[in-house]
Amino acid sequence: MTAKSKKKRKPTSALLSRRRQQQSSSSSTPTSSSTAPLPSKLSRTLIRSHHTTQKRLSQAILQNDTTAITALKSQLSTSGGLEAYQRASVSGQSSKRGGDSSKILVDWFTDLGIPKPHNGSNPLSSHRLLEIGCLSPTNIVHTYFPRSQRTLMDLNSLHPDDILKQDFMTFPLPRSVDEGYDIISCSLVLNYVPTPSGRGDMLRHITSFMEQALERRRKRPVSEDNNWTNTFPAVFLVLPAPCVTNSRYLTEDRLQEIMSSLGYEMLKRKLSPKLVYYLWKFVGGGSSHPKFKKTELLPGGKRNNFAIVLE
Ligand SMILES: C[S@@+](CC[C@H](N)C(=O)[O-])C[C@H]1O[C@@H](n2cnc3c(N)ncnc32)[C@H](O)[C@@H]1O
Repeated sequence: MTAKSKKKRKPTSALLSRRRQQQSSSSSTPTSSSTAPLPSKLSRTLIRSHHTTQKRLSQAILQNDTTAITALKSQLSTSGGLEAYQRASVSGQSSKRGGDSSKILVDWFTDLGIPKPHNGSNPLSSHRLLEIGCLSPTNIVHTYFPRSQRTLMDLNSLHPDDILKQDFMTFPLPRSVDEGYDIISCSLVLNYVPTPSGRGDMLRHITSFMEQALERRRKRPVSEDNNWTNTFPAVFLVLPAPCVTNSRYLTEDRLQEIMSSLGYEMLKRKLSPKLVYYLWKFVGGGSSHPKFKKTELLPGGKRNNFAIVLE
């Protein structure tokens, strides 16, 4: 390859090429853990371009524009598709870049008085975790939930032995309350959903699991000593900060209104320069079918269009 053509390479093809090099230099099947983290600028470019193409694709599907659908699908596939996007996201979670987002959830567990698992004693051993959009089976929060007590899922599983390949939107409610979940982690997934109404549908689907979880809590004996048992059921939600700080259609107040209408109370919140983290406790008693349209809340040319619509 000439120096000239090297210069013209797109970041996405650079990622594919890295992976090919790794595959050919290793006799065993590579896993995400054996993939060296990508430079952060390259990861960000890949993630952004994947989101934009996904959004355009969902618009083309809505408009039944077959030419655009073919072109966008081919664009996604040449840039490595979902798997390349996931590997870029894994790079963003490396310990050098602050680790996985569940570190914040674990800090909040400690703030709420939940003891850390230690020497075989585990305060949350009878609680169950559902993680939507999971890239790694070794996230920090997994230490609190034994393997039998957690369900990790993703549209594409990078670790098929530990992470279910499953679209959460078609994942049914467990048949019995005993198999339900006390906490759902939805970190950087809602913003992956390409349409505002799709995001509203995801929040509603999560809420149906939380209603079942409320039943689970009612069945659990109340311990006077452990105030923290009241933390559950809960949803850990993480979004890119600009989704609520710089959107024309979503502010933190609007998100709060949407969540309260579904039956949640905000227990914890943290805003970092890049991300916003929340722990929403589900208390139930929300409106029977709340509706939120895409309404302009903050006009302005330099804002983004992130929105959540409940139809
Ligand atoms: C940016 S990654 C986030 C990964 C990780 N949770 C984090 O906080 O970094 C988004 C992941 O969500 C997954 N995802 C998006 N929609 C999903 C759905 N409906 N069901 C399961 N996984 C989904 C994608 O496949 C992708 O791997």
